[in-house]
Amino acid sequence: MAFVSVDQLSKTFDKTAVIKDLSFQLEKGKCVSLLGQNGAGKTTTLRMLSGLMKPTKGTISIDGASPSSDIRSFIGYLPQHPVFHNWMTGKEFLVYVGRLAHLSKKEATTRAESLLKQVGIEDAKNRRIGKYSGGMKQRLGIAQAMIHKPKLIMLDEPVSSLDPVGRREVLTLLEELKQETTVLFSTHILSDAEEVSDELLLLHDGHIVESGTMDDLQSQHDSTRIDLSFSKEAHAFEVPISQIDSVENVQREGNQLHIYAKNIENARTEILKLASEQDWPMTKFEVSRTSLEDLFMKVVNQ
Ligand SMILES: Nc1ncnc2c1ncn2[C@@H]1O[C@H](COP(=O)(O)OP(=O)(O)OP(=O)(O)O)[C@@H](O)[C@H]1O
Repeated sequence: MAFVSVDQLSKTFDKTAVIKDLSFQLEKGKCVSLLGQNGAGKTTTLRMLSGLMKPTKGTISIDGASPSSDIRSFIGYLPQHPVFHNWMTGKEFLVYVGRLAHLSKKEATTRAESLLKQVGIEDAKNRRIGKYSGGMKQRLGIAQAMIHKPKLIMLDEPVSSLDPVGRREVLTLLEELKQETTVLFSTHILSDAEEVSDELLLLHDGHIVESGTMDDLQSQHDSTRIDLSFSKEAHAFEVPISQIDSVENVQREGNQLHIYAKNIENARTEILKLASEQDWPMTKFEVSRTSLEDLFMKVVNQ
């Protein structure tokens, strides 16, 4: 059985279905991103997985247990907007959280010290949290979620609110965390997902529309296209190009043509031949690959 298994999960608020028959599985030790635009249902999904919200329908199993039983002892959760006691120091806060997680005072102190070091805020451990920057608070939040050495850590948009420096620091920290535990984090930024995660779940309109490793998704959706620009309107060149055998589809955009072909090499040769024979006023000839970004945009714009 998969480490995390979600089956036909649904959540309805005031008769509006926000999560619709969501199913996916996670393997132990992976770092997986839940990617979706604002309002896709990422927070709702993570809250149900962490046991903070009851599903309307469907089942969740994490290491064989359901969120209604006591999974708190082996999951860690960082909400999108964590709330801290600003008057406490970072170290006091972590010891306090450790005690809430049933660690002895000695264990909580040792663990707090080691996490402060690991997340890179050791120098600020005796400073009040109110004086921490956004990036430091986020790192403290991650330390808090890791206090009891969870088997699964879930992080809701851990880098969204950070500036580029803070974002880089937290992404690097996520890279390190995935050596110790299974990580599921949500984001609406594809490049963050691409950079850190082994696998991606693309959530749109309450269900998973694409999933897999970056390589799988890249190769499934990878296609090549030829972009041509002309010094005048491109419609005169559209017809001869569309008649080339290997060309599947031609899209015109003003002075440009985007050409999708079954065999890009043949299409390239034939187009260049026509261009030279008919002396086309071509200003650009470019072979480009479609990326995961294109896939993401295609899915979210549907
Ligand atoms: N408690 C609630 N009551 C009613 N509607 C809710 C509630 N919680 C979430 N929603 C709605 O569910 C939808 C999904 O919200 P959710 O916060 O899960 O999305 P998200 O993907 O995390 O978005 P964001 O990136 O903006 O945080 C939204 O339309 C939101 O308004």
